[in-house]
Amino acid sequence: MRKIVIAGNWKMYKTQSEAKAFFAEFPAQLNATAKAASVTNQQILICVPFTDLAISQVVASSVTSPSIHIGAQNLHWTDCGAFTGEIAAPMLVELGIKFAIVGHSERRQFFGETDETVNKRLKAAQKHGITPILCVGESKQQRDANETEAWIFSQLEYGLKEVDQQNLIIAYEPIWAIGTGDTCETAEANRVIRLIRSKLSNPDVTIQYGGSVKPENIDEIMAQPEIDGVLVGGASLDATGFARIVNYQSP
Ligand SMILES: O=C(CO)COP(=O)(O)O
Repeated sequence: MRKIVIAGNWKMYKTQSEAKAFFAEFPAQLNATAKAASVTNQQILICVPFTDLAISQVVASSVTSPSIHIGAQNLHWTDCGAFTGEIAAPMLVELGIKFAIVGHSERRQFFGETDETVNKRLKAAQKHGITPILCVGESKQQRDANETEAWIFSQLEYGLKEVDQQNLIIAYEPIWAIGTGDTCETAEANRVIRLIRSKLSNPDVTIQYGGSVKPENIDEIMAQPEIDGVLVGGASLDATGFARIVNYQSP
């Protein structure tokens, strides 16, 4: 059975004190409607900057109803070494972190991430029991040139080489919909996600949509049958708004 995963990606936002302030407010906001507690198949995850991981993990693990998981936004493929500025899986494991985003389009665009390095990072996460969230998605130019499917299939083919599909989440994030307020039509996101699923050997992989998800559009997004959750950037920074996203209303 496919799990629903509602995830936040804080990107490079929130100092430790700002993270603490968020977690002081978020559980009460979540419980204001108490929907999440009654949905047993749903996980809540927030991927925070490295400097917020320890404090967020401590605060989140004290919240049990519903549980809030904390994730990283990247990890290196070796267990340790001379890789200035990187973080290794054992460092995350020691903090109790069980999720990490891998291959976000901002990593691919600004930090030279390739399908090959993405593939290595996915395998390193899994080797240490961390569930990676593999991000795929096309640019505006690729969409306009009708290259969406070929591009995403190639990201999957190379990214997923020898990757265990039993411990994996995929996020479909069209690059042109990220941070633009320009959400992908929900039916179109549903169509692309169905195509992604057709390329997987495990039909139960959770596949999220990401790109300008907001409290105003979450209900429509989650009403789509192929969409198993969301990866939320900007709107996950606000405790009230993100709680509304987590407590989306099913049709
Ligand atoms: O990149 C994203 C999540 O990983 C999406 O960001 P926005 O929700 O800000 O568009």
